[in-house]
Amino acid sequence: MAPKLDPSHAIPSEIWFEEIAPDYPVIRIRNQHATATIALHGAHVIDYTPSDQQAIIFTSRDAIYQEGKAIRGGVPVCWPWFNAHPTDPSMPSHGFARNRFWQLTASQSIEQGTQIILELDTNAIELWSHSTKLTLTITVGKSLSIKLTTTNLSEAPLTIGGALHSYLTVGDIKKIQITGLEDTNFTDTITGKQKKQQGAIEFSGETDNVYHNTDTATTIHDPLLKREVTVEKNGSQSTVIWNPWTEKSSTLPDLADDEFPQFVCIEAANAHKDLYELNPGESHSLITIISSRPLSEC
Ligand SMILES: O=P(O)(O)OC[C@H]1O[C@@H](O)[C@H](O)[C@@H](O)[C@@H]1O
Repeated sequence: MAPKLDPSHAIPSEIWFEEIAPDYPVIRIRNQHATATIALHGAHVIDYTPSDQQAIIFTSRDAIYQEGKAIRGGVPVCWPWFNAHPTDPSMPSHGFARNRFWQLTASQSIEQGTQIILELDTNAIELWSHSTKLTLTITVGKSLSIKLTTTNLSEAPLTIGGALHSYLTVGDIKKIQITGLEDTNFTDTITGKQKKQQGAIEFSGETDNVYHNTDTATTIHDPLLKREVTVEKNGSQSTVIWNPWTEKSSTLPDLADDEFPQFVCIEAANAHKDLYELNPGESHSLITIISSRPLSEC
């Protein structure tokens, strides 16, 4: 059941609330820099569109807006693990934070744009025995900034992974290049092989790569949309690049078959062995900052 939104968190003509499906509220944001939509379910950014530009974030037209179901597209908050659970296959893919309603706890206008803070009550989650505080701070401005902070409130150390799994709109996956990961070692999840990236990333089939020890920004060069989209990050040791292509798309009921050319996922992640250990009382923040500029300015 969706938690009640506190009307005092609305700001006239800047932050307001709507339902995009029954009992499925979203937060709408509009300011001089951009518009955005954030679902309370999963604290999931489902749209971010800077003024005078096409949408940066891709969300499938077949996405399912239903409690307990992850939204296909947007920026899923994958926590506290990335992809399959390391030991228990019965656990949900990418953790449970994207499958629950979060609470909106604060909102404000700041110099950079509009900021909101959402919180997930992890104590109420039966799959999770640790005591943690989990907050997501979203800033909508010239760039989209998302910060996921975990605090270990228990007496024992806690190991966490996860990802801010952004789906980014592109003109045509076959025409883009991604730079920033040249000469980086990666795990090819499809074959299980360890590889090294030669040159820029280009796409000609299903791609599911986990790049390790990455602390650099990654940039999409998009000749059709005539722009570069840059994903900066912090507190993230892995970068995941994913596109399902044709066959895998046909197994995803919440992604239309013709949609795979329209997006690429660049994920600020902590995957495989790239995890964080938090001692009691310690916090960790995973941050992604997404921005774009027209090719004419590059
Ligand atoms: O279908 P899901 O659970 O949202 O996952 C989508 C993809 O997410 C990516 O992060 C993984 O690298 C892929 O292996 C996975 O298929």
